[in-house]
Amino acid sequence: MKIAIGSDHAGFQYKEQIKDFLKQLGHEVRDFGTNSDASVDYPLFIRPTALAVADGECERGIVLGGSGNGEAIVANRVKGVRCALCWNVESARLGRQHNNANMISIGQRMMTIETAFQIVQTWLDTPFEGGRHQRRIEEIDQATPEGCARS
Ligand SMILES: O=C[C@H](O)[C@H](O)[C@H](O)COP(=O)(O)O
Repeated sequence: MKIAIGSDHAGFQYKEQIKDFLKQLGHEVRDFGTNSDASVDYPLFIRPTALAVADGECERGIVLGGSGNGEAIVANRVKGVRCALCWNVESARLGRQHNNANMISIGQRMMTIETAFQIVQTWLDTPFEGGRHQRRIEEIDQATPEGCARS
C-alpha cells in the first residue's frame, strides 16, 4: 500500500521508526514531515497528510504527536477521513473492524515504540466487518460540509 505519514515534533521520533517499519513490510511511504524535534504546529503537517488520503494519493495514513489527540482532530475534519486514535492493539483492531479507519493517530508520549509497532501492524492486517458498521459509517457521512447543528 501507499501510506501517508505525518507528525509534529512530539511524534517525530516514532514517525521515523514507523516509516522504516512500513518500508520493511513492503509498503510505499509518503512523508509529510515534520523533519526534526524542533517545535512546530501540528495542523500544518497533519492536514496535508489527511488530504493525501482523502484525495486518493495514498490508501492509508498515520499521524503522530505527543498525545495523538490534536492530530486525530485535525485529520477527522477532512472529508472522507476516518482517523482512529489508537492507544493499544484492541483500539487499533476495533478501528478497522467497526470504523473502517483509513487513518490512525498515535501518541508518542503515551506508549512504547513496541506498542506503536503492534498498533500499526494490527491496523494494517485487520479487515472491516461491514454490516451494521457500514450503516453507521454512512450516517457519519450524512453531516453537511459545514458540520452539524441543531435546527
Ligand atoms: O494534541 C496535540 C499533540 O499532543 C501535540 O503533540 C502536543 O500538544 C505538543 O505539545 P508541546 O508543544 O508542549 O510539545
